[in-house]
Amino acid sequence: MGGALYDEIESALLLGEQRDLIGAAHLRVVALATSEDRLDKYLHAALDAIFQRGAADYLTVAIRDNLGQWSPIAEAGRRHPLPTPALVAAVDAAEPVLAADWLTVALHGDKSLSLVLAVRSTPELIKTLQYRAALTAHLLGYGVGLIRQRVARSARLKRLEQLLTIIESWQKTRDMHTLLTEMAEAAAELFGSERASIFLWDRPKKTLVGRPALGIEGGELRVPDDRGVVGHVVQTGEPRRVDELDKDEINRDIDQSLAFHTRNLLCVPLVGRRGRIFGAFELINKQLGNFTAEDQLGLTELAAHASSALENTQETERILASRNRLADAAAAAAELIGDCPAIATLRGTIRRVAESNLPVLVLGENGTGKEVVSQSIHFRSDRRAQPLVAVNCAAVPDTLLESELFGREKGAFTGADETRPGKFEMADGGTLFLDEIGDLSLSGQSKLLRVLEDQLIMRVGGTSEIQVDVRIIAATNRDLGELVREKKFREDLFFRLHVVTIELPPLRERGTDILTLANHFLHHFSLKTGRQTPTLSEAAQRRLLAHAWPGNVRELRNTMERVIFLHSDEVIQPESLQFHSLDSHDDAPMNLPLNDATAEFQRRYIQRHVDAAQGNISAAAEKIGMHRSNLYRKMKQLEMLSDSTPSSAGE
Ligand SMILES: Nc1ncnc2c1ncn2[C@@H]1O[C@H](COP(=O)(O)OP(=O)(O)OP(=O)(O)O)[C@@H](O)[C@H]1O
Repeated sequence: MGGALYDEIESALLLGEQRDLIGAAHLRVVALATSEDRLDKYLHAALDAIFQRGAADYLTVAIRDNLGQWSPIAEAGRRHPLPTPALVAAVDAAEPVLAADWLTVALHGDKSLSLVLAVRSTPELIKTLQYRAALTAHLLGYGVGLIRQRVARSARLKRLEQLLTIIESWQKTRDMHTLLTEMAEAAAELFGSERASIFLWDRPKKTLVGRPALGIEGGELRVPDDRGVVGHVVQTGEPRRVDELDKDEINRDIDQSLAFHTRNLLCVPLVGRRGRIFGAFELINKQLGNFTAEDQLGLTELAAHASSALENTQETERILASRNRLADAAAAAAELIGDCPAIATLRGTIRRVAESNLPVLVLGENGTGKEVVSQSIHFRSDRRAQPLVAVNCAAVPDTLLESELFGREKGAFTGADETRPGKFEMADGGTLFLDEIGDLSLSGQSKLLRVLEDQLIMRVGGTSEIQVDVRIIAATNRDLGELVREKKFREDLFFRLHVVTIELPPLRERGTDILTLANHFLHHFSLKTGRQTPTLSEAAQRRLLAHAWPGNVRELRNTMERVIFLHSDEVIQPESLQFHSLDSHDDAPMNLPLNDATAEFQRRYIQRHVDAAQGNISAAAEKIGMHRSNLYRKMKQLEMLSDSTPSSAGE
């Protein structure tokens, strides 16, 4: 636009229509406006150019401030006091105003500023300058408009850039409090206001909750939803701009509670995805002047992005809350049952280890609860709302293990017809439980070492590394030290994993925990089947304590499950306990003192003979080398016969 007028004037000059010095000065006035961004500098240079070629002895462009005071923004020639009445008169006049030796004429380039050109000369000359003064004011006004537009455009661009950066960071913020604070700070800076607040509408309580609220305990301000500007905005959905002139609308209760004085404010609604108003965004006290229509547009735009970020965060918080509830339930389910000293110490270790991010190695025989320990650690850690992924390294064929763990790219090997993420990527942010770690191949081990060191993985067939954030809990029932000696397990990985080691004792070494666990499982399966939990007779308890539990807690769990599903007695007798582990009969009952162990041995010995004779006591007695009645007495003494068993049982 500036260019077009410039061309117009230039061609007019070339055509000779205005080939005078004033014309050249005017050309310069417009030319300057295309390169200068500061209004005062521009006006100064422009007035200088005109002054040198004109008949005036003083030229100035005066500006009126918010309080109605006039002051020169630029001037040329010998300074004179400003003719204030003539300046005021010029503001609304269409023509130059002539007052003694002054000519005043408004610059109409930008309506938001009151600018007036004042020209002073001798009373005789001044009359002849009217046309030139009007043209000069017109061109200066045009130049001012041009500069203001350009500056506003670049400010808008800058604002847009800032806006994009801010919005991008909002999308990553998961926590509501942080998000609200970030939004308020960003808005206050962007619009040059002293404060900014976001009000969320608690409809059922007819309350607006403002955050952040500086100077208020907990940083939260609660106001009724039908009062003040904010109340009006949420009720009507219309933005409001309030300046010094209409202060009555300002809710002074808020000012009082914040020990703050609101001069002016701008407030726009926060509108949700389905058009529902859920709050308001408010700016308070513009540092320079009042909030403009452009500020209102800008804040409306910002509020739209804020709304979507707030809604996302609210949604995320809801999901997180429900995930946390699930994690609580999972943590309760992963409770390590038992009171023996080893298990009690272990529970403390788990709590401490859960707080750290260290890799953990869990050692123990099969079925001792290694997986329970890994769950217990995960669901007590900060990662509890993120996934816990378990892999049994021994159950995956060696050739597939790496692609299972680290993922694979399409075409990495025959049959890899699609790109697939591995367990590490699935567990990102959470925990990966690597069961039977001793079965990991050597190349898998070196990759695992990389993850532990740099948290970097590479998919099979991939070319770039992927950053992951995964906590490793590894478990094995094998002797890793032995595997290291045999060069089947990397020593460096062993030491990396060995930092925190949790060793689970076998069940046979946990004393009466066997009974605690047995009762726990009885209760658990009774609940499942909807029956009363049975109790264990003393003889059954002894039997459980005497058993060697080669299958550990898993075996105990299975045994109790069978009891509940196969027997409906309220009191469980030893006969109902069938141990399915292969070598249980031959193991010494190590949990018992010698006398009890001897009795237990006798019980097992007799029971096996009775079983072999299919319950025929006479036949069994014969095999054992005892009289039938002596065997009965012995069995009674050993509490092998429940009260309901007839003395002639099996005959
Ligand atoms: N202390 C415990 N409290 C409650 N339940 C337990 C406990 N220890 C083990 N269990 C239960 O016993 C079963 C076996 O436990 P888990 O799978 O954790 O053992 P593991 O050592 O990982 O076995 P494996 O080495 O065979 O993988 C599970 O059903 C588990 O719930």
